[in-house]
Amino acid sequence: MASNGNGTDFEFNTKPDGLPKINTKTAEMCKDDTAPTVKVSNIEELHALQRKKASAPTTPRNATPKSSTPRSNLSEEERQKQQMQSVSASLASLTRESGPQVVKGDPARKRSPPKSVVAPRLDISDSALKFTHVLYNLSPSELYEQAIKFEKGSFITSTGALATLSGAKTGRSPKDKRVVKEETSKDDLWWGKGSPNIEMDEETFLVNRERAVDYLNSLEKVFVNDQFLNWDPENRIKVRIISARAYHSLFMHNMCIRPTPEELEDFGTPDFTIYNAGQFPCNRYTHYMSSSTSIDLNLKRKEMVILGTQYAGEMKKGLFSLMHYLMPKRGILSLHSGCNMGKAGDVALFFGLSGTGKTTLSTDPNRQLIGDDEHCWSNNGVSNIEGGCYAKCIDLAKDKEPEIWNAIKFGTVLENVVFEEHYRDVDYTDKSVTENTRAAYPIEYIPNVRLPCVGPHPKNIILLSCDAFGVLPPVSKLTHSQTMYHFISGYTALVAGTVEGVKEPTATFSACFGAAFIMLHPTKYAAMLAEKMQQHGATAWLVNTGWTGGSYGVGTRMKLAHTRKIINAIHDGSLLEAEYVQTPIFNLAVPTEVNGVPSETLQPQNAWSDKKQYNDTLKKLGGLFQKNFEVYADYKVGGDSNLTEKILAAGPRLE
Ligand SMILES: Nc1ncnc2c1ncn2[C@@H]1O[C@H](COP(=O)(O)OP(=O)(O)O)[C@@H](O)[C@H]1O
Ligand SMILES: C=C(OP(=O)(O)O)C(=O)O
Ligand SMILES: [Ca+2]
Ligand SMILES: [Mn+2]
Repeated sequence: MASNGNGTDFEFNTKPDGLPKINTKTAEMCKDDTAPTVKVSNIEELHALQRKKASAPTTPRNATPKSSTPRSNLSEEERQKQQMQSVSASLASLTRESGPQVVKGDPARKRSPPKSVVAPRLDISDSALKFTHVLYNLSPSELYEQAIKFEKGSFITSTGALATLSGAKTGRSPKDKRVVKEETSKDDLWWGKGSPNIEMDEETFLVNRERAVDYLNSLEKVFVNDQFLNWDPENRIKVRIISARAYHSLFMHNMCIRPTPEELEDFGTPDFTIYNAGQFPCNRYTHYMSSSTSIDLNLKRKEMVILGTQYAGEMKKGLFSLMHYLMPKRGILSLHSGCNMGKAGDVALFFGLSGTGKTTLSTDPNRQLIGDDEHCWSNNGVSNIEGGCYAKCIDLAKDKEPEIWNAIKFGTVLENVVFEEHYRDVDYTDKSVTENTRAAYPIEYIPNVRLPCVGPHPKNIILLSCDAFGVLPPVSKLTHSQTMYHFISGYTALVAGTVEGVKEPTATFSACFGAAFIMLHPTKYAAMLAEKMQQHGATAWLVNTGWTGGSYGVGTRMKLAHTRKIINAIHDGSLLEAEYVQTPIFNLAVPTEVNGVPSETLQPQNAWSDKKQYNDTLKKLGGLFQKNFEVYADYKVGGDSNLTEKILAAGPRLE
């Protein structure tokens, strides 16, 4: 006899000619009611219960400044409809003059045909008969699932980051960037020699736009991110990014400012839209195209089209170009710099080209991080343009860069890294895919972040240069005109690295430490910087994060620990009090002592064993600076012609 503990017994009815038959005394079956049961009638309902009503992914609530516009009192249904109409309008073909039929949500979750949310179409084409599903502002978890299910090369690493591949392109393609020459902006923009703005006409832009839109509309689903740029509430820009890959959507989720659910409700029409059709090439028979990659910026239409490259940095830096146009028009200086703030409220900017240390050095356990790469300097102070950081990961070590190391966790996009197959431990030394391995994480993954990411006027301006010639001093204090000279020059020298046997460093001069992103003539930004520095009494420094004791191949890279000591001495004001000596050729003021840094390394010639070699290399670099600056000799910086003269005189002298 058995009891089910509920008093409902059953017994065996034994028949002489067969197996015993089980008889239950009541109609009730055995049931396990020790745990409560789910209130669903089928498995679909059970799965539906698992997911609570969606809310938008947000930056921590207290981080975003309150929006001044009142919330609309639309019904949820009406609001969703408007949202999808807006996306449909963004994706509209300009030749068929209508947007695609769009529907919100993952196609995998829909069983019956969705109802169209846009008005019936006038034209009949195959694309008009299908729906494009819009995955709107998905959360990192949802994007992980999309990536892992549908994108080859997506993996979860042992620390929870999403490892992904950017495809054939693992870096930016500056030669494939085009800017539309149109009447609203053409007179403001910098064209011609040295300029990053390679022109394109309006018609050709539309050809590429149509190509991108048709590609995106041909897909079953697209990702749409509606987000913000710039933490300064008065100069915030609304951006929409339409992309085909979950990787791209998560990257921008991390890199742009994440709206709160309330801000998203009131988002309305974006100020700028990116069409990222990176998996699809441009047509090389199209006028102005010189490869199958094209990144096209149209300031009049407020649009950017990406074809033929999946490198995500292209979107982030594309928006930075936009800000380099929009902000100066409002009297705000856009800066390719990192930025942090000390306990005393002292703000430092870190200018530098790629790989010189903006991200590494602005991430400092003793200071609040404002941002690692893109900022604005207005009359109110500084503000970060972005909501995330994009750190280089090659040779990343936990002991040297613990904050960045720890930021590589769930939610972080890890591009082009190599990991062990089973445990998924990342090998940061592995360059098999590229040397430009990257991690993109929301800025609040850095523990001592300053939210909102704004600060007062900068006290120190640090110009970073990775001098692979090894002749620039580890640190020097700049005069006002030297600052302008070095800012306009934008020097760095990296090693070729990837090419076997290449030992010779190549000098790169990139105006304003970001020539690839500026839209106006470099002297416009330089004049603004000069004015702001003078007005707020900032001090500028040139810091060499590159080689010491010889050029690449002979010398060694400056120890990160030493560079950090130098930076600390700048921040705490002690370096301002130091004794200085002047260097030959460049006439730089070099401190004789810095706490924690071996004094013999401060004077670069002392660190070189071959003095003649040092002098020759120094002269060689001086000559390269002079040659680069020739093009600026005819330009005026600001209204003060004295300043232009002084800047020209502040460069190296070869006597
Ligand atoms: N002395 C140094 N100062 C700064 N960075 C250094 C130094 N030595 C090595 N590095 C490495 O150089 C790289 C600097 O890159 P990063 O900070 O990402 O540059 P950026 O943000 O300017 O593109 C990092 O990988 C960092 O670990
Ligand atoms: C994303 C980039 O920025 P940085 O290397 O300065 O971090 C880039 O230049 O492609
Ligand atoms: Ca950069
Ligand atoms: Mn960086």
